[in-house]
Amino acid sequence: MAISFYKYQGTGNDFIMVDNRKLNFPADDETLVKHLCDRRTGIGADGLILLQDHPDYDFEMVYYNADGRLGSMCGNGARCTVRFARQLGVIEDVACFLAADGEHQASVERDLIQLKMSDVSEIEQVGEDYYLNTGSPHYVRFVDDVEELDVFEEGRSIRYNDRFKAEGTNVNFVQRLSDDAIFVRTYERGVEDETLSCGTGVTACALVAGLEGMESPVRVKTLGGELEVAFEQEGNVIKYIYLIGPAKHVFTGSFSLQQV
Ligand SMILES: N[C@@H](CCC[C@H](N)C(=O)O)C(=O)O
Repeated sequence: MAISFYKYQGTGNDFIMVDNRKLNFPADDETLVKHLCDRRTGIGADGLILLQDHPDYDFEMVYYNADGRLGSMCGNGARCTVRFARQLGVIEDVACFLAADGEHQASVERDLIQLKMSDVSEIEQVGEDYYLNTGSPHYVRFVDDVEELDVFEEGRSIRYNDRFKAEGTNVNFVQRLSDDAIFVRTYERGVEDETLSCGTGVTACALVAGLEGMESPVRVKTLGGELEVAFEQEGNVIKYIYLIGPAKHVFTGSFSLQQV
Protein backbone atom coordinates (compact mmCIF):
# COMPACT_ATOMS: atom_id res chain seq x y z
CA MET A 1 0.00 0.00 0.00
CA ALA A 2 1.38 3.42 -0.99
CA ILE A 3 1.23 6.11 1.68
CA SER A 4 1.36 9.76 0.62
CA PHE A 5 3.49 12.10 2.67
CA TYR A 6 4.12 15.83 2.66
CA LYS A 7 7.42 17.37 3.65
CA TYR A 8 7.22 20.69 5.54
CA GLN A 9 9.75 22.93 7.25
CA GLY A 10 9.50 25.77 9.75
CA THR A 11 12.71 27.81 10.04
CA GLY A 12 14.62 24.72 8.96
CA ASN A 13 13.07 22.30 11.47
CA ASP A 14 11.70 19.73 9.02
CA PHE A 15 8.91 17.20 9.26
CA ILE A 16 7.26 14.34 7.37
CA MET A 17 3.50 15.00 7.54
CA VAL A 18 0.93 12.24 7.05
CA ASP A 19 -2.80 12.87 6.68
CA ASN A 20 -4.00 10.11 9.02
CA ARG A 21 -7.70 10.99 8.90
CA LYS A 22 -8.53 7.97 6.74
CA LEU A 23 -5.44 5.85 7.34
CA ASN A 24 -4.27 3.86 10.31
CA PHE A 25 -0.60 4.74 10.07
CA PRO A 26 1.48 2.26 12.15
CA ALA A 27 3.31 4.98 14.09
CA ASP A 28 3.82 2.74 17.12
CA ASP A 29 6.46 1.06 14.94
CA GLU A 30 9.53 2.98 16.20
CA THR A 31 11.80 1.37 13.59
CA LEU A 32 9.54 2.53 10.76
CA VAL A 33 9.37 6.17 11.94
CA LYS A 34 13.12 6.22 12.62
CA HIS A 35 13.80 4.83 9.16
CA LEU A 36 11.52 7.35 7.41
CA CYS A 37 13.29 10.22 9.26
CA ASP A 38 16.78 8.90 8.43
CA ARG A 39 18.60 11.41 6.18
CA ARG A 40 20.60 8.76 4.30
CA THR A 41 18.28 5.78 3.93
CA GLY A 42 14.86 7.40 4.36
CA ILE A 43 13.00 10.61 3.46
CA GLY A 44 14.92 12.61 6.08
CA ALA A 45 13.37 14.79 8.80
CA ASP A 46 13.65 15.95 12.41
CA GLY A 47 10.30 14.30 13.13
CA LEU A 48 7.11 12.78 11.77
CA ILE A 49 3.66 14.25 12.40
CA LEU A 50 0.23 12.69 11.97
CA LEU A 51 -2.73 14.97 11.36
CA GLN A 52 -5.85 13.20 12.51
CA ASP A 53 -9.52 13.80 13.27
CA HIS A 54 -10.65 14.62 16.80
CA PRO A 55 -14.32 14.96 17.79
CA ASP A 56 -13.78 18.20 19.77
CA TYR A 57 -11.12 19.98 17.70
CA ASP A 58 -10.38 20.95 14.09
CA PHE A 59 -7.71 18.24 14.19
CA GLU A 60 -5.21 16.48 16.43
CA MET A 61 -1.45 16.64 15.90
CA VAL A 62 0.59 13.59 16.98
CA TYR A 63 4.34 14.15 16.95
CA TYR A 64 7.17 11.59 16.79
CA ASN A 65 10.82 12.47 17.16
CA ALA A 66 13.37 11.31 14.55
CA ASP A 67 14.41 8.49 16.91
CA GLY A 68 10.92 7.00 16.37
CA ARG A 69 9.60 7.80 19.85
CA LEU A 70 6.38 9.61 20.63
CA GLY A 71 7.38 13.19 21.42
CA SER A 72 5.92 16.01 23.48
CA MET A 73 4.90 19.40 22.00
CA CYS A 74 6.73 20.62 18.92
CA GLY A 75 6.33 24.35 18.21
CA ASN A 76 7.73 24.40 14.68
CA GLY A 77 5.94 21.13 13.91
CA ALA A 78 2.67 22.61 15.11
CA ARG A 79 3.09 25.65 12.86
CA CYS A 80 3.76 23.28 9.94
CA THR A 81 0.72 21.18 10.86
CA VAL A 82 -1.48 24.29 10.76
CA ARG A 83 -0.15 25.10 7.27
CA PHE A 84 -0.75 21.46 6.26
CA ALA A 85 -4.33 21.55 7.63
CA ARG A 86 -4.91 24.72 5.58
CA GLN A 87 -3.54 23.02 2.45
CA LEU A 88 -5.81 19.99 3.01
CA GLY A 89 -8.87 22.25 3.51
CA VAL A 90 -9.33 21.05 7.11
CA ILE A 91 -9.28 24.69 8.31
CA GLU A 92 -9.55 28.17 6.80
CA ASP A 93 -7.34 30.80 8.44
CA VAL A 94 -7.85 29.92 12.11
CA ALA A 95 -7.51 26.65 13.98
CA CYS A 96 -8.18 25.17 17.38
CA PHE A 97 -6.35 21.85 17.68
CA LEU A 98 -5.07 19.30 20.17
CA ALA A 99 -1.38 18.49 20.71
CA ALA A 100 0.52 16.52 23.37
CA ASP A 101 0.34 19.39 25.88
CA GLY A 102 -3.32 20.26 25.28
CA GLU A 103 -5.34 22.75 23.25
CA HIS A 104 -3.76 25.32 20.94
CA GLN A 105 -5.13 28.14 18.82
CA ALA A 106 -3.43 29.31 15.67
CA SER A 107 -3.95 31.64 12.75
CA VAL A 108 -2.56 31.82 9.23
CA GLU A 109 -1.43 35.28 8.18
CA ARG A 110 0.03 35.00 4.66
CA ASP A 111 3.54 33.47 5.09
CA LEU A 112 3.34 33.44 8.86
CA ILE A 113 1.68 31.07 11.31
CA GLN A 114 0.86 32.54 14.71
CA LEU A 115 0.64 29.77 17.31
CA LYS A 116 -0.61 30.16 20.88
CA MET A 117 1.57 28.18 23.28
CA SER A 118 0.63 26.78 26.70
CA ASP A 119 0.96 29.05 29.75
CA VAL A 120 4.21 28.71 31.72
CA SER A 121 4.13 28.99 35.51
CA GLU A 122 7.55 27.78 36.55
CA ILE A 123 11.06 28.74 35.48
CA GLU A 124 13.65 26.98 37.58
CA GLN A 125 17.05 28.58 38.08
CA VAL A 126 19.93 26.07 37.88
CA GLY A 127 23.09 27.96 38.85
CA GLU A 128 23.34 30.60 36.12
CA ASP A 129 21.14 28.52 33.78
CA TYR A 130 17.39 27.88 33.60
CA TYR A 131 15.04 24.93 33.14
CA LEU A 132 11.41 25.18 32.05
CA ASN A 133 8.70 23.38 30.12
CA THR A 134 7.05 25.08 27.15
CA GLY A 135 5.25 21.90 26.08
CA SER A 136 8.63 20.16 25.91
CA PRO A 137 11.44 20.38 28.49
CA HIS A 138 14.14 22.96 27.85
CA TYR A 139 17.44 23.78 29.50
CA VAL A 140 18.58 27.35 28.72
CA ARG A 141 22.12 28.70 29.02
CA PHE A 142 23.22 32.23 28.06
CA VAL A 143 26.57 32.46 26.30
CA ASP A 144 28.68 35.33 24.91
CA ASP A 145 29.23 33.91 21.41
CA VAL A 146 26.75 31.26 20.28
CA GLU A 147 28.27 30.96 16.80
CA GLU A 148 31.58 29.76 18.21
CA LEU A 149 30.00 27.12 20.45
CA ASP A 150 30.17 23.36 19.88
CA VAL A 151 26.42 22.87 20.41
CA PHE A 152 26.57 19.12 19.80
CA GLU A 153 29.24 18.45 22.46
CA GLU A 154 28.03 21.00 25.03
CA GLY A 155 24.36 20.12 24.52
CA ARG A 156 25.02 16.43 24.75
CA SER A 157 26.92 16.75 28.01
CA ILE A 158 23.91 18.49 29.63
CA ARG A 159 21.30 16.20 28.02
CA TYR A 160 23.12 13.10 29.34
CA ASN A 161 24.04 14.40 32.79
CA ASP A 162 22.69 12.56 35.85
CA ARG A 163 19.61 14.73 36.16
CA PHE A 164 18.40 14.43 32.57
CA LYS A 165 19.78 11.18 31.14
CA ALA A 166 16.63 9.08 31.74
CA GLU A 167 13.94 11.45 30.40
CA GLY A 168 16.21 13.69 28.35
CA THR A 169 15.95 17.42 27.79
CA ASN A 170 16.42 19.82 24.92
CA VAL A 171 19.36 22.16 25.48
CA ASN A 172 19.40 25.76 24.24
CA PHE A 173 22.30 28.21 24.03
CA VAL A 174 21.34 31.88 23.81
CA GLN A 175 23.22 35.04 22.93
CA ARG A 176 21.72 38.50 23.48
CA LEU A 177 21.97 40.44 20.20
CA SER A 178 20.22 43.71 21.16
CA ASP A 179 17.52 45.11 23.48
CA ASP A 180 14.84 43.02 21.75
CA ALA A 181 16.67 40.19 19.96
CA ILE A 182 18.43 36.93 20.80
CA PHE A 183 20.21 34.21 18.81
CA VAL A 184 19.32 30.63 19.81
CA ARG A 185 20.94 27.30 18.91
CA THR A 186 19.39 24.05 20.20
CA TYR A 187 20.49 20.49 20.81
CA GLU A 188 17.24 18.52 20.41
CA ARG A 189 16.28 15.50 22.43
CA GLY A 190 14.95 12.74 20.19
CA VAL A 191 17.01 13.96 17.24
CA GLU A 192 20.08 13.80 19.50
CA ASP A 193 21.78 16.49 17.47
CA GLU A 194 21.58 20.20 16.81
CA THR A 195 18.62 21.17 14.61
CA LEU A 196 18.34 24.40 12.62
CA SER A 197 15.56 25.67 14.91
CA CYS A 198 13.33 24.48 17.74
CA GLY A 199 10.04 26.31 18.35
CA THR A 200 9.45 25.28 21.97
CA GLY A 201 13.16 26.01 22.59
CA VAL A 202 12.98 29.48 21.03
CA THR A 203 9.87 30.12 23.17
CA ALA A 204 11.68 28.97 26.32
CA CYS A 205 14.67 31.26 25.58
CA ALA A 206 12.45 34.28 24.89
CA LEU A 207 10.60 33.74 28.20
CA VAL A 208 13.90 33.52 30.08
CA ALA A 209 15.11 36.68 28.28
CA GLY A 210 11.84 38.25 29.51
CA LEU A 211 12.61 37.13 33.06
CA GLU A 212 15.95 38.88 32.71
CA GLY A 213 14.26 42.11 31.58
CA MET A 214 13.74 41.88 27.81
CA GLU A 215 10.34 43.18 26.74
CA SER A 216 7.85 41.30 24.57
CA PRO A 217 7.93 40.71 21.64
CA VAL A 218 11.37 39.11 21.43
CA ARG A 219 12.88 38.61 17.97
CA VAL A 220 14.74 35.31 17.74
CA LYS A 221 17.43 34.42 15.20
CA THR A 222 18.02 30.71 14.56
CA LEU A 223 20.27 28.93 12.06
CA GLY A 224 17.13 28.31 9.95
CA GLY A 225 15.55 31.78 10.03
CA GLU A 226 13.74 34.25 12.25
CA LEU A 227 10.88 33.76 14.71
CA GLU A 228 9.11 36.10 17.09
CA VAL A 229 7.77 35.35 20.57
CA ALA A 230 5.18 37.53 22.32
CA PHE A 231 4.05 37.00 25.93
CA GLU A 232 2.44 38.67 28.95
CA GLN A 233 3.29 38.16 32.62
CA GLU A 234 0.17 37.86 34.82
CA GLY A 235 1.17 37.36 38.45
CA ASN A 236 3.31 34.23 38.59
CA VAL A 237 2.10 32.91 35.24
CA ILE A 238 3.33 33.81 31.75
CA LYS A 239 0.28 33.86 29.48
CA TYR A 240 -0.71 34.78 25.92
CA ILE A 241 2.51 33.26 24.62
CA TYR A 242 2.62 33.38 20.81
CA LEU A 243 5.24 31.81 18.55
CA ILE A 244 5.17 33.49 15.14
CA GLY A 245 7.06 32.53 12.00
CA PRO A 246 6.96 30.93 8.55
CA ALA A 247 6.02 27.32 7.74
CA LYS A 248 6.46 25.97 4.22
CA HIS A 249 5.49 22.98 2.11
CA VAL A 250 8.68 21.60 0.53
CA PHE A 251 7.60 18.56 -1.51
CA THR A 252 5.15 15.68 -1.68
CA GLY A 253 5.85 11.98 -2.21
CA SER A 254 4.80 8.48 -1.38
CA PHE A 255 6.35 5.33 0.07
CA SER A 256 5.28 1.76 0.32
CA LEU A 257 5.32 0.01 3.70
CA GLN A 258 6.66 -3.11 1.97
CA GLN A 259 9.70 -1.22 0.66
CA VAL A 260 10.56 0.47 3.94
N1 LIG B 1 11.52 20.77 17.34
C1 LIG B 1 10.53 20.89 18.33
C2 LIG B 1 10.78 20.33 19.68
C3 LIG B 1 10.43 18.93 19.66
C4 LIG B 1 10.43 18.28 20.98
C5 LIG B 1 11.73 17.74 21.33
N2 LIG B 1 12.51 17.15 20.35
C6 LIG B 1 11.48 16.83 22.54
O1 LIG B 1 11.23 15.63 22.39
O2 LIG B 1 11.50 17.34 23.63
C7 LIG B 1 9.97 22.28 18.42
O3 LIG B 1 9.97 22.98 17.41
O4 LIG B 1 9.45 22.65 19.46
